Amino acid sequence: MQVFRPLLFISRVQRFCLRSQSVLFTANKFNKMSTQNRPRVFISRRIPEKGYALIASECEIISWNFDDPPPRNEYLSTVKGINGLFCLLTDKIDVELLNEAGPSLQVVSTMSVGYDHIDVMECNKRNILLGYTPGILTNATAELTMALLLATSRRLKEGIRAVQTGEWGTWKPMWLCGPGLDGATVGIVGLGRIGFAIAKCLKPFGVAKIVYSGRSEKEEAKEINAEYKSFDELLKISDFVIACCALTSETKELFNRDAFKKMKPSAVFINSSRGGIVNQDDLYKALESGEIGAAGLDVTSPEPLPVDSPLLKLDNCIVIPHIGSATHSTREAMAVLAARNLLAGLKGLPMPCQLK
Ligand SMILES: O=C(O)C(=O)CO
Repeated sequence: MQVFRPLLFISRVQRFCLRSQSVLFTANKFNKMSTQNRPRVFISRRIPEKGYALIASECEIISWNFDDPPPRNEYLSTVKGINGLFCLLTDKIDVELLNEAGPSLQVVSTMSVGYDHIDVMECNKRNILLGYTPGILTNATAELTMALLLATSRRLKEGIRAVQTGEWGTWKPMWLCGPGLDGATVGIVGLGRIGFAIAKCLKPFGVAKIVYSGRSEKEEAKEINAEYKSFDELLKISDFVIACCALTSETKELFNRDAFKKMKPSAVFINSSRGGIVNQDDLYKALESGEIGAAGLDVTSPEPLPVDSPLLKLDNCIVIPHIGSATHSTREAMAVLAARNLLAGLKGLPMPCQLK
């Protein structure tokens, strides 16, 4: 596997080297793998090796081999004339980028189940095939959601801090108590794959009732004894509200002042979907005023959440950095599936997971 850097990229990389020493040490990872007459593919980040190797076996690769994204202007100039794009959920695939890529672009494959970063209509208009990675990150995301729910309701942030600061005195009957899942009503907003997997994880904790809301009732909800409710009713009766819906124009800031007002004052709100479904100012006010009990967020808007965000100052809010799918095997499987989608699309074959 021959790796070289064309002059065009060396000059760009040199500009980065001036700005950041850590980039200097890794700058040679911004590379181009050339083989003649193969489809040209841009991989916009450092990805698990198995996914990269699959693409490398059939394509000419230009890759941005860093964990952080390329600056937008670099991204735009690099996609010119490519046939395939391997992107991440943080990459905005919009009209501007598609115009820069030009008519050669046949396939966009995202290493994510979410696709709110892609202008799907515009890709459809241009006959650009879209691949995504549903299914394989379901269990990892459900597992992390459970971890976040437990950490939030059982006040682990305050507990860990108390140990570290010496605030932990003697065992106190009334100290650091929180709501338990045993006997609770849990509301799942969006009973898709991930919502369903979370419901299954909840069962052994002795929850009394699982309710869900969404566009329509789901046949498979019977399997987990989950009851369909209107969104408002779910908010009213749930001790825990778990947001599992995709970000769409309908769900944008669905969790706002009105929604938080309808929840119980003791309610624990968990979001492992997308930050955009929450109005964060309203969430802060609801948490700060005691309108709801606590919140656990794996996703925020923007990401990363600025360190001066008032949410981070609250004891009753735990924020973690969008790590729902972050297990070794899941991330590898996502990269491999995204690579397979890309290769199939480039060959005009059915993709394992095409977004229609
Ligand atoms: O795949 C996605 O959409 C994610 O959010 C990864 O955790």
